[in-house]
Amino acid sequence: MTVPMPIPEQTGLDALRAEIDSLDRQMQELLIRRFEVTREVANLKQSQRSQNNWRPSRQAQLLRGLVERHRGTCPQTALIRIWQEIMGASLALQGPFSVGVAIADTGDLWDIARDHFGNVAPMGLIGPAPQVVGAVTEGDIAVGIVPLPNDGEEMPWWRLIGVGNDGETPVRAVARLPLFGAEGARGNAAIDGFALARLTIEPSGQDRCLMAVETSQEVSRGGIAALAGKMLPAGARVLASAIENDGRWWLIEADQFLPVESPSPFATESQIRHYVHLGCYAAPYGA
Ligand SMILES: O=C(O)C(=O)C[C@]1(C(=O)O)C=C[C@@H](O)C=C1
Repeated sequence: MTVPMPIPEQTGLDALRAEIDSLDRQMQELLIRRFEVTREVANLKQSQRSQNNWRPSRQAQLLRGLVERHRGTCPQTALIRIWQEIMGASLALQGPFSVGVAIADTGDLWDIARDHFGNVAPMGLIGPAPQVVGAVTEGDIAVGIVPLPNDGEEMPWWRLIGVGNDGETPVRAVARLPLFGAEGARGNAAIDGFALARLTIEPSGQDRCLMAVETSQEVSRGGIAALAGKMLPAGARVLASAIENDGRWWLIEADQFLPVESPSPFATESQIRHYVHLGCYAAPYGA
């Protein structure tokens, strides 16, 4: 009986597959070890009575590091997805955690939320953005995802955050999504959003700050943009405005980190009647 000679292609394929099997086993062992370490992180946070399991700034730093060290042919989108899934799962395992997503007229926030928090995170559609703010305020959900606002909304979510009762940490914007582009989102329906939570805000190294200021109704968008440019020299944009009583509120995003306890950057400007710090978050990558 003659033994058929293995065809060379098959030999090559078997050898490569054996290498993939070995790499997969090593990667899985590392993943198991990583989850053991994040369990220890969770225990430590619990023993320190930390309210913050989710650390959006740490996650942004870690993702930036990945992208900056990256080489080879694995697409960056895939790399980011894998680590978002890992971090989302380790976060969801640290204690009660849930994400509530706003229903927006302008598009769909579900995919950017799922991309960011991964498949393990319990996630639900809540309702219009003000309802999401209410759910975060009440502690019904840990994080709320709301859309990039439009001008002239009747009850803008950004007028409902940044102020807390009795020294409690107020609901603030703590992340802007997507952090790394939304290649995985369905069609063009995905819109940008903000993640709202009651967290201690930490800088990530490249941050933005969201603030609301009130002026009289006579102040124009150009006027407020010029003032913001002067008082926030790292750069700033007016994202939306809303009329309220006899005044006009402006939503401004600045290209810098401002601690929540820092004085208003507009303190010397008499045109500004009120200032509210609405949160800081990692700047979207490459934006
Ligand atoms: O560094 C932490 O505080 C962790 O809980 C670990 C970890 C991670 O898996 O890397 C998980 C969740 C946090 O949002 C940030 C990072």
